[in-house]
Amino acid sequence: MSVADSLTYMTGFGNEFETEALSGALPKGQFNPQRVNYDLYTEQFNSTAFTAPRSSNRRTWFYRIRPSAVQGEYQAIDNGLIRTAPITEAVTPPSMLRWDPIDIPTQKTDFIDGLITMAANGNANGQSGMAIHHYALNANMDNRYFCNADGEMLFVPQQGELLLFTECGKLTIKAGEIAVVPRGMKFQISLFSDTARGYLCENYGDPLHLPERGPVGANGYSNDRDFQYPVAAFEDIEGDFTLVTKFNGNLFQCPIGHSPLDVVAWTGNSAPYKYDLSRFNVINTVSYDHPDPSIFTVLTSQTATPGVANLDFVIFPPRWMVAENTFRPPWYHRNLMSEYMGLIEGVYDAKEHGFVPGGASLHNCMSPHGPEADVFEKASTVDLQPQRYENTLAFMFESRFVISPTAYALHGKERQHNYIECWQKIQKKFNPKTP
Ligand SMILES: O=C(O)Cc1cc(O)ccc1O
Ligand SMILES: [Fe+2]
Repeated sequence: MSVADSLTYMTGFGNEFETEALSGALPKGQFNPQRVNYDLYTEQFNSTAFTAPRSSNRRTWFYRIRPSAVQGEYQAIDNGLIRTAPITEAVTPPSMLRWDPIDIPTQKTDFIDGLITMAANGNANGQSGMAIHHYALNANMDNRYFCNADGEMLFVPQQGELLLFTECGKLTIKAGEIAVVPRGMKFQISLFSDTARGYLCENYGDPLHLPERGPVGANGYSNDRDFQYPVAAFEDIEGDFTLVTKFNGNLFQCPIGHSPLDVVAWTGNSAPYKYDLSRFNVINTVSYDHPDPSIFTVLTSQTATPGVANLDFVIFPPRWMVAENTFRPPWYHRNLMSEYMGLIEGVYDAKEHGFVPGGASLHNCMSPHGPEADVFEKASTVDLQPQRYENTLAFMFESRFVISPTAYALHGKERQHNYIECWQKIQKKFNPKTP
């Protein structure tokens, strides 16, 4: 049995949890008593304004060995390839863009060193939009911890297995699972495999929540009970540690003489969580036509405009395809929303070549896209039978704000400069004489 299997979780999206690593550490019936058992310090942590409506309010009470204020002076450090919106270093083209996966590093690289920002939108300072990073690492975060004041972090692993030790406790993630760490929560990442690679969406806006179900009813899509939260776990260690903090678009670090993962008990609903994407209850047509991909939304961060997302996290999982008299892959389209896609495993139905696991594509606001030429030929002539799509798991970060690639994304070696050739073979077939 691996360490990953031995971890226990609490379940239920956004529940008000109570968890203690030492019996009696959690105050009963109040949040901040004069003295806390075990002489712990009380600290409130929130991801929404105090005054946010109850339905969206997120906050947690920590009972910890030392309050977070016990840390050294910050100094700016190099941002490496990490960027923050607004991206001003490059002009955003309307072009359709695609990338190969980033390399697994050969030099010692931990999670922070292994982050490359590919694109961002909105404005972190104004709490709107997001950034999309790719990560690849081969080393644990030894003696250092990370904290991101700019946004909530959605991890989409593509290979390898990670242990996220957070202030709220431990969770593991591997390909096919996702995890979300609240804005500003401190954590450390270690590897359960030799290397790991994946995607990371940094959400500057409203915290992610489960989308509405509308007429589908009380069940289906992502079900609340499948979201897993860590139980309290702490380390009581002293030493020469570093806390790296991303704040307002820049990286800083400060010395800290103890582990900041010293929360012995906590209660609240602002906490990291994980979700196994195979639990997604896929709902799709059983008659005809290809519905909009919003049916595959796992999590959403809304803007103040009803129904218009700051960020939708959408997946294209294994599923049955039964639509009759239908062109089954995505139709050709031009959308208001901007779409950044990645592939966790297998092949995506609209693009059988060039869109590979670990790679990515970007189709911005109104940029035309859809199936490559060969896929069109096949899908428009195939004898339609019920068919199970196996060995496939693509996803999309979709946003109302135009997604600006970074200079690295535009000029780095991963960019596929020939991407638009996948549509060039599409022939004119129009014949005014035969309907
Ligand atoms: O562009 C894409 O491949 C994503 C997508 C999938 C789909 O089924 C319908 C619309 C859409 O943007
Ligand atoms: Fe699309």
